[in-house]
Amino acid sequence: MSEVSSTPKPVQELVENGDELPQRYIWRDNGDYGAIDFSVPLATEIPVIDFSLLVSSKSAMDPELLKLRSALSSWGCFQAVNHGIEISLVDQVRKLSREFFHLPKGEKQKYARPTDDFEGYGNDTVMFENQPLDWVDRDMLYDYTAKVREIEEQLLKAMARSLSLPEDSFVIQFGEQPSISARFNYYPPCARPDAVVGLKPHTDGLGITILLQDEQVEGLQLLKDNQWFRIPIMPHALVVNLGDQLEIMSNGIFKSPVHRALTNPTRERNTLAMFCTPDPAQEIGPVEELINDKRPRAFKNIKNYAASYFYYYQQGKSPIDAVRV
Ligand SMILES: O=C(O)CCC(=O)C(=O)O
Ligand SMILES: [Fe+2]
Repeated sequence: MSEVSSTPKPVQELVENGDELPQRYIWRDNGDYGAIDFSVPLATEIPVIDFSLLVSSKSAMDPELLKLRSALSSWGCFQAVNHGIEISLVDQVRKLSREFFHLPKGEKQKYARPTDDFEGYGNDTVMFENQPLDWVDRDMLYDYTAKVREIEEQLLKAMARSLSLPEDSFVIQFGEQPSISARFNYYPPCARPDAVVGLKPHTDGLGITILLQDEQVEGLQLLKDNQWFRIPIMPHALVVNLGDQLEIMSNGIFKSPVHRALTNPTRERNTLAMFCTPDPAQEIGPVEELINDKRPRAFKNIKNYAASYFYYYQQGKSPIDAVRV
């Protein structure tokens, strides 16, 4: 694929104009992850973790830490309840997101995402001429982050405790300037949900993603042991999933799961993903204590993983394979 610098119309605009579905949105399965399928099993076994218990659990043998370790080593994902973000704030954030996407086009364009930037209103980030596109529009805001930052830090510490590591083993790898970005995903109703994916199968390239799902419309699916599962809606829970950089830091003990979002024929879907990302200037790599004869080093050390991540991701390749030893 050759590199480009054009930005396609927001998906929302295609829908509003009644445009015919451009070919680039038609999902072509290359055999890696299977076809679009709405009838995969519901992940009823996905762990639900009480975040307040996690914070007070100190020993790796405490039940909530055992649960966390098991969740992250198998699913790479869990649902967090009692996470400390008030329901009223959650509801407010959802309302704001919905309202933004229903502003007149001209208003939204004031926040348009420049071609070579990740911030602003627009669709999938395009780097390659023939890159398949996702049925999703994005907007970034900087709100609601203080709470998420607290959750992130507590979680990183709990993850270290669950592996009997010094508590700041992961925190220090986030460096001096870790970042959190908020991405509002808006999936318009799609007349061809069988042919189009909302978000193609991917792992997240960062540290931790904290996702607020739509409280009514399902769409998120996660791959575990080569089987897709639907992630159930728990209205006020947060879906926490790990990104590649934590799989690297944990020397492969924790998983960065492949996931995708499907569209809905009649209903829009709004989600808010908060991406917690290590400082790009900070070198990351497997924690020393996790490298041993039984578990040799699985990944090289790397700086600014996110940059190479997008390069591979937009070509549908697996970015983490590029840093395996
Ligand atoms: O919208 C969703 O359910 C998933 C979002 C996601 O995976 C992402 O933004 O990386
Ligand atoms: Fe994701």
